[in-house]
Amino acid sequence: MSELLPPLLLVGCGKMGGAMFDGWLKEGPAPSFIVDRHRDSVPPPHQLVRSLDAVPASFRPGMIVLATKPQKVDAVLPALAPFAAHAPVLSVLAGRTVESLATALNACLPAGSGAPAIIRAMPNTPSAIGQGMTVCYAPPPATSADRRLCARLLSAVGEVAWIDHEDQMDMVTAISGSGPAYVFLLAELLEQVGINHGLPAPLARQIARQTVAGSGALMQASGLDAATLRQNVTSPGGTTQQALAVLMAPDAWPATLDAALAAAARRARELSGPQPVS
Ligand SMILES: NC(=O)c1ccc[n+]([C@@H]2O[C@H](COP(=O)([O-])OP(=O)(O)OC[C@H]3O[C@@H](n4cnc5c(N)ncnc54)[C@H](OP(=O)(O)O)[C@@H]3O)[C@@H](O)[C@H]2O)c1
Ligand code: PRO
Repeated sequence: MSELLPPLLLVGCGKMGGAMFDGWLKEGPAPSFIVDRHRDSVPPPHQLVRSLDAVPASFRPGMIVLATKPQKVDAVLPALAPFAAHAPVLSVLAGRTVESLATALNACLPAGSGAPAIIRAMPNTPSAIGQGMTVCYAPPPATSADRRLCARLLSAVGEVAWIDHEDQMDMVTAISGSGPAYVFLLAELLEQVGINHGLPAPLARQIARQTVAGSGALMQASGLDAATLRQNVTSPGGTTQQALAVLMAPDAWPATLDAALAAAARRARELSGPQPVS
């Protein structure tokens, strides 16, 4: 039997926190507190509260998971600090650096407290079905035990990779954090182009969705390179070759994706420190 996931204090259970929590539920974490203003319910033995103030001071989480929007996190740090004195913090906030978060959290801890252990992670929403991709960065004072715990938690919802250089996190965020949105956009566009060219809407939707879903499943099941799988579709002199000549022109998808990912990474850098409350 697999080891039980530790009790969690999950702060922010929206799209990303909720996706991870839904994934963790399949493994049954120890009784946990979920802090969120909007989530309707959590299954017992977990408890949903609307504010950190409602979490009993005696609660000892094995891991604190911070999943508010970057613009909302500074407001929760004072109430979070007493728990962070006893447990590592796993932050999934885009952009916010470990040092900036540690400085803000430290300022809320009683004088003489040790530096909080903060692990920065960038997950993605397929975590909800155990198909996530999370990249982690865990500088000291996070310990190897903290890293093991983090790996255990995140591998319960998908694949996990580690980086040693925090500055790589912004491009990671642009690729795997935001990436599901690009793939869903592809499905949206395939459907819309089909409709624009006269296909019945239900058929356009079905073929677009299943093409994206089936291609992802094939890539995972086959283990082949994406380029090989692409070539397997591209008959010499056939239809795909014509489409790819348009898409792969240097000023088409290569340049567009480069610009899009650079814009996302730039925004991550802008979010690296405390944010004005919006
Ligand atoms: N969405 C993704 O695909 C994704 C992927 C990777 C990383 N992330 C990161 O994950 C974090 C969350 O993103 P998200 O898309 O999940 O945002 P979200 O849907 O807005 O979820 C955050 C939740 O936390 C709640 N919250 C914030 N402060 C609270 C407080 N003091 N007390 C109670 N509840 C509070 C929010 O309520 P209010 O709206 O009322 O504040 C909201 O329900 C962000 O930092 C983002 O960078 C997101
Ligand atoms: N969603 C968050 C954002 O859009 C972070 C990566 C995916 O900022």
